[in-house]
Amino acid sequence: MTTAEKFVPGLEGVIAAETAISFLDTEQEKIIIKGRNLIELSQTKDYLDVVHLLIEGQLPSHTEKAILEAALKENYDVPSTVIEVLKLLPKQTHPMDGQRTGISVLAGFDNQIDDRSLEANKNRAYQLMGQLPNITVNSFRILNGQDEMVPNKDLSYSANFLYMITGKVPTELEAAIFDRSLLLYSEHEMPNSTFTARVIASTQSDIYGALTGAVASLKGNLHGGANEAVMYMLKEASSVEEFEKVIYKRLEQKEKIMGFGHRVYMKKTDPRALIMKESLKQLCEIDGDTSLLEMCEAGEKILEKEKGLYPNLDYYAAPVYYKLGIPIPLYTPIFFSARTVGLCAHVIEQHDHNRLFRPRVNYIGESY
Ligand SMILES: CC(=O)SCCNC(=O)CCNC(=O)[C@H](O)C(C)(C)COP(=O)(O)OP(=O)(O)OC[C@H]1O[C@@H](n2cnc3c(N)ncnc32)[C@H](O)[C@@H]1OP(=O)(O)O
Ligand SMILES: O=C([O-])CC(=O)C(=O)O
Repeated sequence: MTTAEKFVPGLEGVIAAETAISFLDTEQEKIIIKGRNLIELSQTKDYLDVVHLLIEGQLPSHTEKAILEAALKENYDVPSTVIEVLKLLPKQTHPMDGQRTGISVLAGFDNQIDDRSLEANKNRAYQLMGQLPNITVNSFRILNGQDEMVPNKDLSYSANFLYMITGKVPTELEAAIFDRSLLLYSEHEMPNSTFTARVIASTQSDIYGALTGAVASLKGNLHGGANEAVMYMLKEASSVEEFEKVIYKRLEQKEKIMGFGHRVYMKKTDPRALIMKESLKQLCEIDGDTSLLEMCEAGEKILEKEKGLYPNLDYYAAPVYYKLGIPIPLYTPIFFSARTVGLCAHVIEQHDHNRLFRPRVNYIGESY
């Protein structure tokens, strides 16, 4: 086989790593995380259970979960330099770029940065998970000229994150719905951002660098940025009829409809989207306003009919976040914050079983 025959644009279907972390079993419609189905976990477990599963390899006992939560809370604070640096950024900076900058600054505070042992990496993973909600929310607030928000350690991890975002203590249902979104976003095999993180880690670079690169990857509209793009699209309409027009116009202009399609699920619904849709229904029942749900369902029908495409998680995460009162520029940073655990698991695995990523090219330049 020649090099030219082997080239697959976008590396579609190419096996890039061996991993014991996760696998999208599309035949059985399962998202496998350390041998368990994420969709089933979303019905009975919460985000911290999955965090423990991803980093420690098993679901936590009651005591282990309490220890984990305490460890994350101990790490809620960030060095004041992070806040000072965020204050220096131009106000037009996207919160994703603020988040990327904040993570990057953290590297300088790690006294053992060259220690890539399992123990050191796990500690960093818990440190980063503790700090990410703070960096995420305060990037946004500082860039909007608002005061810094202080974490509330009396609340659960997810409830505190939502509290920091909205400034009000969430109800039990709001906190549970937000927690479920974090769980669904926590890990997803080998998306572009995870590949990016593993490529960086494979040079024996550190976890901060790997995550910084992953934020940049996740920001793009074809990946995590889609959840914000979905909400801006929904906001262009105020009725089902108007939303249908918005979608048809985009299709006529050969534009992609954000929140639809997926490299791995291709012509099937992302199973996570179905769970988020249930959450949207719950929120609609509470406020009695089903307009966003109806618009989303109308969009689903058009995309199925016209393109044979189905929604991904971002399509339903967007209206759920909107109903939870979350500012739109925070949607993608929240996705990244939730994904930090999955990324850390991959960086740890890469460091533990490393071989440098260094592929070849199919040269199509001038003859020589
Ligand atoms: C949680 C997540 O990160 S999930 C991904 C979130 N991203 C989005 O929702 C962005 C919108 N979706 C897309 O751009 C794509 O479906 C991706 C990037 C997710 C997957 O892309 P790929 O596997 O590379 O498929 P590709 O972009 O080549 O699309 C294949 C065909 O389907 C069409 N298509 C794919 N997605 C869409 C879409 N959302 N809207 C309209 N057409 C689409 C393409 O135009 C292309 O058509 P063609 O063969 O006639 O040219
Ligand atoms: O798997 C992908 O390519 C993108 C995605 O859905 C995710 O990262 O959650």
